[in-house]
Amino acid sequence: MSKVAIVYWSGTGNTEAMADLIAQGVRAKGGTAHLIHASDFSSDKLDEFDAFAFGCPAMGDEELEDTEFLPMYDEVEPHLPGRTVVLFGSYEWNDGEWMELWEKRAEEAGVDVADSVIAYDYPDDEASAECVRVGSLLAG
Ligand SMILES: Cc1cc2nc3c(=O)[nH]c(=O)nc-3n(C[C@H](O)[C@H](O)[C@H](O)COP(=O)(O)O)c2cc1C
Repeated sequence: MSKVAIVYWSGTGNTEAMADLIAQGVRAKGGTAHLIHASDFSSDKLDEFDAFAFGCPAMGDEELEDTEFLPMYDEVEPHLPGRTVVLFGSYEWNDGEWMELWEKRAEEAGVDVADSVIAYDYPDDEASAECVRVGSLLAG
């Protein structure tokens, strides 16, 4: 049975709603989903899990949230190559460019990003279904 860490930061709940939907997808496939706030995660916990979803909304100017999420992610990313990783998050002001930049950065660090999901504001039906789908993927 796959043990999946869903590590996220969310200011107003949109990315958190996505995290909950990904957890539903994991559980629907018989996996166990652990929802973990960004500030409670670090690379020493990686070996406890089989797969990972990292979630952060677009903040700053198409950037990751820099007080809690980014310090955690900067520390964890060098240990992610070879692991199953999905990225997700919500945006509102632009067109999702932050996720393109995040995926590029991850790939340049040698991370094989299995998939990514973005949601405009609170996840609508289509984005919700995508979240459940990637949850299933992570549990597989
Ligand atoms: C300080 C701040 C910076 C933001 N910067 C961007 C941005 O660069 N691009 C964008 O599309 N949305 C931006 N947004 C909008 C958020 O990404 C959007 O409201 C998102 O749904 C918040 O997700 P959350 O509820 O998980 O915090 C910003 C919001 C805040 C508060």
